[in-house]
Amino acid sequence: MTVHTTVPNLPVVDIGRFHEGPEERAKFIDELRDILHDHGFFYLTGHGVDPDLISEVVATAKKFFALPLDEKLKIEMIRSPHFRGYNRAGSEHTRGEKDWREQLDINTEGEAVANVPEDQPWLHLRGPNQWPDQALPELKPLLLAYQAEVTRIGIDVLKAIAVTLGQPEDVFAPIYEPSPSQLLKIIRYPGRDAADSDQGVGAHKDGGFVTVLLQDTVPGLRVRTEEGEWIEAPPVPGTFVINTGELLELATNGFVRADVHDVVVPPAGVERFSVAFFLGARYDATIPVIDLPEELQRKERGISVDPLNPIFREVGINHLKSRLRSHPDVAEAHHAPLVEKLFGKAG
Ligand SMILES: O=C(O)CCC(=O)C(=O)O
Ligand SMILES: [Fe+2]
Repeated sequence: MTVHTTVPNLPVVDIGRFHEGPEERAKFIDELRDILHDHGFFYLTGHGVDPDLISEVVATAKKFFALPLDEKLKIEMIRSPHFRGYNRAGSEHTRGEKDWREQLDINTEGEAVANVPEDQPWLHLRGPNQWPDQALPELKPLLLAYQAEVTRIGIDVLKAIAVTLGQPEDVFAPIYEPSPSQLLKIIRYPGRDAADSDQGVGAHKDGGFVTVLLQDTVPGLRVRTEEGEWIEAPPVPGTFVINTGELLELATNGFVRADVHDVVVPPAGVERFSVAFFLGARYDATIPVIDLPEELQRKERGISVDPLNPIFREVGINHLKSRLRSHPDVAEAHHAPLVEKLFGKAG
C-alpha cells in the first residue's frame, strides 16, 4: 500500500485506498481533501489500468505521429465541424499564442446532429471521430479501449472527491450521467529548434472535472502553485497525473484548486509524448454550487475569473467557446456565423 508521499514536488495518491475498509478509506479521504485544497494536482497509483494497454497506446501513438504528413492530413481537424482529428504543430492556440505540438483529438463516438437548434449550439460538438483507418487501423480500438479505462478512473477519482467534500459519492452523477464528455488527445511535442517560442502549451487551467494525463518519458509539464512558484511534474512510471479542472473549482466556490499549468517544449533533438484525457460533464448540464460543510466553507477561496477566458456555469457553451478559440481555422471553416454571434466580429 502506498502511503501519501511526495515525488518529487507533488503528492502521490493511491486510489486503491478508497476501496479499502472504513478506517483506511477515512484516512485516505482526509489526505485527499488537503491535496485538493492545496494543489488540485497529484500522481495517481492503484488505478488498475493494464500496463500493457498503456504501453500499447504510447507505442501506437508514436507510430501515428511517424506516419507521412499526407496520411495525417487526411484526418486533419479542419475537415471536422465537431473538432475531431489531427492538428499540426502551431495550429492550436492558448490565449492567442501558438502551441508547439501536434496532436490527434478524439471524443465520444457519435452521430452528427442534423439540425442544430440555435439555443443548443454545443450540439455541433457531437459527431464521429476521424481515424487513420487505412494507415493505422489498430489506433481506433486501442484508443477507444483506453478512453473507457480513463473514464472509469476519472469517475472513481470524482467519487472520492465528492466524499472529501462531505457529499454522497454520486453527487455529480446528475451532470455526467449517462454520458460525460470524454475528450482524449494523443500529443507530440517536437524539439525546440523548429519553434520560435518554447510554448508547448501555454499556461492554462483545464475546464472539466478532472484530467487524467499519461506522460511518456520526457519531462516538460509545470504547475503553478498558489504562491506563484512553478514546479515541475516529471513523468513517474506507472502513474497518471490527475488535475482538477475549473468545473470543480466553480462547484466548490474555490475550495478545490484548479492549478494553472503549462508544457515547455523539449530541447532540440528530443520529442515528448503524452496522452491527455479530459473528463467533463454533459454538454447540456449546468454546474451546481455544492453546499460544503461549514469547516470547508471557511476555506473557500471564491472564484477568480480570467477575463481572457471567462468561465460559465453552462458546460456546453463554455466548452464550445473554448474549442472555437483554440482552433480558429476550424471555427472559420465551419462556424463563422456562430463565432460572430458568440464573440462579435473580432472573433
Ligand atoms: O501534455 C501534457 O503533459 C499536458 C497537456 C495539457 O495540459 C493540456 O493539453 O491541457
Ligand atoms: Fe492542461
